[in-house]
Amino acid sequence: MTEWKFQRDAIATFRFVRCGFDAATGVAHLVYAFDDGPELVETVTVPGAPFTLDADRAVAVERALRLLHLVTGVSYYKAAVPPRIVIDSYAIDADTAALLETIYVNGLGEFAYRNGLNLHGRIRFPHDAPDDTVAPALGLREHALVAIGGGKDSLVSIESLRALGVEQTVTWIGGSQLIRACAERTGLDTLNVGRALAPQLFDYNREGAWNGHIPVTAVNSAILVLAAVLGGVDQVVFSNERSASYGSLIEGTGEVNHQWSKGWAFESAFGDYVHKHVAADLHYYSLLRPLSELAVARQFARIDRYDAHFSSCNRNFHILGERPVNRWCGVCPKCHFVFLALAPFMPKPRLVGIFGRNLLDDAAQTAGFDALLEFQDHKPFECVGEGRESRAAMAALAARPEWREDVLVERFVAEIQPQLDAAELAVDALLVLDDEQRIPASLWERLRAHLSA
Ligand SMILES: CC(=O)N[C@H]1[C@@H](OP(=O)(O)OP(=O)(O)OC[C@H]2O[C@@H](n3ccc(=O)[nH]c3=O)[C@H](O)[C@@H]2O)O[C@H](CO)[C@@H](O)[C@@H]1O[C@H](C)C(=O)N[C@@H](C)C(=O)N[C@@H](CCC(=O)O)C(=O)O
Ligand SMILES: Nc1ncnc2c1ncn2[C@@H]1O[C@H](COP(=O)(O)OP(=O)(O)OP(=O)(O)O)[C@@H](O)[C@H]1O
Repeated sequence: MTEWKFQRDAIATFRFVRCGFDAATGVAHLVYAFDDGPELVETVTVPGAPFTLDADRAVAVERALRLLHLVTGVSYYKAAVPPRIVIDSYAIDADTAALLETIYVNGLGEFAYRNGLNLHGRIRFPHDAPDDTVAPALGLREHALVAIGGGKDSLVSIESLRALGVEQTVTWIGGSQLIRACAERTGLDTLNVGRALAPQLFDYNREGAWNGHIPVTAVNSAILVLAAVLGGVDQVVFSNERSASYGSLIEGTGEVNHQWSKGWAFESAFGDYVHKHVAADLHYYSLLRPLSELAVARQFARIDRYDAHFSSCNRNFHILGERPVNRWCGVCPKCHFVFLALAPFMPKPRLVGIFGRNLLDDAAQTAGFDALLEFQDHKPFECVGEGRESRAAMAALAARPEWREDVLVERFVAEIQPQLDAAELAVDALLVLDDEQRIPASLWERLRAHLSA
């Protein structure tokens, strides 16, 4: 028999082969394949085994597992983007297919744009199961699994929940030592979920697979939903801010959102699905949805406990490869944005101490900051705030004696600010809390008061 070779453009079918969860070990196996090629097996390991599950909980675990299998397939599907999708071992209903089509088409939006692909109308999940019955409540205990990513956002959520007296477990996926250090620094209970991608994906990348960004927050969300059902807790909390719902505006293409699965469209569709199909008393929400990036930065500046531990620079989080020496590379869009967003709210020596240098006094960073300001460029494909937030932060610094002589602030004042409408540069207007959110009602009024203090 001839050996199967990965030939991207010859592949006809992406297969969801099967998934399984071993309650004795806590390991989930998520199995995929292209055509009749080798099985691609991703594993997710939830600590706390052995798990004892009553009948209702076992059904919910199976539903959460299938959801995870279907969402996580996006990493492998993208390698060849074949015309046909097949689910070998179970059937899904129309609701599930619609959720997945939304996640794949939008979550792969940046991937498609960068590779010159059109995924609209191409991604069809076969659905022949009757409409699923409504999932029952499981009697989950009041407790939050809070996702921690090592950056400022999740730390703001964790400290807000602590201030409100909500019981929480700080939870992360993967082996990042930086995230572990932040999680331990909280002093709260922690949970580290293991995740290993199928190793063939890296071979396929070398052999010409399509490659690019995937909706990683959707994958992390599905992992935490499974962990919550296993742990018997009623909340999965992310820290995705309002600004994440807005993408980059590309001339001739329209909006492309790098962080689509951090946005409101994903959160509302996924959260509703979990309620209806996994457990009626499991709440998936983002605690920071009502806040802009600037409002999150203002909250973070009030806490100094994590200054020597956190980092928002994504270069820390590669599976393979080098990490920045002092946690902040200083040259990527996230470093630029976080520096700029924190600057109006933090004493300058503290901020420069965190980054190890003053990014706004470095002419070599001009193009990077211009992109954030949407000046002669579009917003970068990264997790950064809206252009209007960057412009407002820069205008605030232009009015501060300690910042206004820095080379990039001076340039803003001389070259960019005169072209802008002064009425649109007010920071305060961007700090107002929004009502579009799905935070449990029992928490929202107290949270609003806490964030407005
Ligand atoms: C750390 C990082 O930014 N990685 C992105 C980078 O990947 P790279 O090849 O440089 O390194 P690895 O992350 O080690 O990935 C190796 C390959 O594996 C693929 N892959 C990885 C994780 C996964 O869940 N599925 C996968 O298929 C990956 O595509 C590589 O081929 O560039 C890639 C291509 O653009 C990005 O896909 C990598 O992004 C990671 C998936 C990642 O975790 N990124 C987060 C830091 C991130 O971007 N978060 C977003 C959240 C928004 C969202 O949900 O979309 C953000 O902060 O804006
Ligand atoms: N490895 C991970 N495990 C669990 N959750 C994660 C992981 N990485 C990111 N997240 C979560 O995904 C969401 C988006 O991540 P993001 O990087 O924007 O947040 P952050 O790290 O908290 O803050 P920052 O924006 O400063 O980087 C957050 O809720 C974060 O907690």
